[in-house]
Amino acid sequence: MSKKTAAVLGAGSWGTVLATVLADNGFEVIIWARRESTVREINEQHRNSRYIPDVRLPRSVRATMSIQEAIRDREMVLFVIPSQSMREVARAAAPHLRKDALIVHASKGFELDSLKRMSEVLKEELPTALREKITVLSGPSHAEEVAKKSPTTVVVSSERQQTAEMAQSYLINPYFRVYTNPDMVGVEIGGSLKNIIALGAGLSDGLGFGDNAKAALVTRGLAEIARLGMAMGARPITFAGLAGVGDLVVTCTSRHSRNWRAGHMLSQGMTLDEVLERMGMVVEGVKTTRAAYRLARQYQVEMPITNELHAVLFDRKDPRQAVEDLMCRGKTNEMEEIVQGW
Ligand SMILES: NC(=O)C1=CN([C@@H]2O[C@H](COP(=O)(O)OP(=O)(O)OC[C@H]3O[C@@H](n4cnc5c(N)ncnc54)[C@H](OP(=O)(O)O)[C@@H]3O)[C@@H](O)[C@H]2O)C=CC1
Ligand SMILES: O=C(CO)COP(=O)(O)O
Repeated sequence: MSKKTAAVLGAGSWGTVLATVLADNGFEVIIWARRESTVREINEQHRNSRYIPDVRLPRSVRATMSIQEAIRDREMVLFVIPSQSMREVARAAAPHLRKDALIVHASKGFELDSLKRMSEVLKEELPTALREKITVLSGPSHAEEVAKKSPTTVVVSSERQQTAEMAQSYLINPYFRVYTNPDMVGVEIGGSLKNIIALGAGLSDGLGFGDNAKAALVTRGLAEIARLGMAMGARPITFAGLAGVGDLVVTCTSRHSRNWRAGHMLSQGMTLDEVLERMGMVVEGVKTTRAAYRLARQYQVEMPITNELHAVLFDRKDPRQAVEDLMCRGKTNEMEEIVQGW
């Protein structure tokens, strides 16, 4: 029987590791990369040392610089591109996709200009016939740990149950457990907004605040994620799941998190530009903070942590002052959503 085929668009840490998951699941996988050096290294040395050092890739993972070659006739196409480049890549991919391809995106963020979710961007750019084949993959999953086959749980969501279940069956294996969830809006919003709170957690740790502060950030962060998410049409229970609290916990506590690390560097006095240059990988939380700040105004919901982080990142507010301002806000009820009628 011939092997199933997949293309992964994006040769960063997550795209490369998802390619290895699919290879372990019996797929023949091709990664589309825009750097010639990356393509050569993957094809000749079976490595991608810039983004995921110390990981040897299976031989069934190849790379190409031609998006057409990567996508042509592939049953499954994964978009694992930083969110600000998703539209450009989707537009380039669109003419080459098989009419029945399964589309999965694993990116966490909003398009800043339009404030759209990634599946909305894909819907606009891909052929109409593929709209119901668009799926999001999210959840607590640092690439470095998946590469070591450390037990990981994620969630896939799509507008059609059958599509989500197909993605689940292609991606699941004994170290990568994939759940389905019908709430695509919630899954995309949870995975995106947690990066804002992870930046805050890195700042908090870097400033020397303790576990109480971290727990406060995670819990009150989740409250504002859910508040905006519900205003945008998400189902609240999704935020108690892998794409909500699950991803929030992992990014706020893991040394692998680029968002946490960026927040930590900021706390040490580096400028945002210096931090982003030093990181050399996407820190989605920065643009997501801008997007969420605008969305909060658009949907008229309160997001105090996001507001303070916005001021720290873009107005150079002193992070200690930001924490003080958060702690000294007017008194509120913890559960504003249920307090009416008390
Ligand atoms: N890393 C992780 O553990 C996880 C990441 N994610 C999400 O996955 C997405 C991708 O992240 P990740 O792989 O970590 O990012 P990285 O920063 O590791 O890599 C980004 C990759 O995208 C490529 N790229 C950027 N812009 C373009 C473009 N316009 N056209 C083609 N290729 C482009 C880069 O190419 P080049 O090298 O040429 O710049 C690079 O290969 C993000 O949204 C992230 O939040 C989700 C879960 C886990
Ligand atoms: O989304 C992630 C893990 O689930 C990756 O987070 P970072 O981008 O902060 O590394």
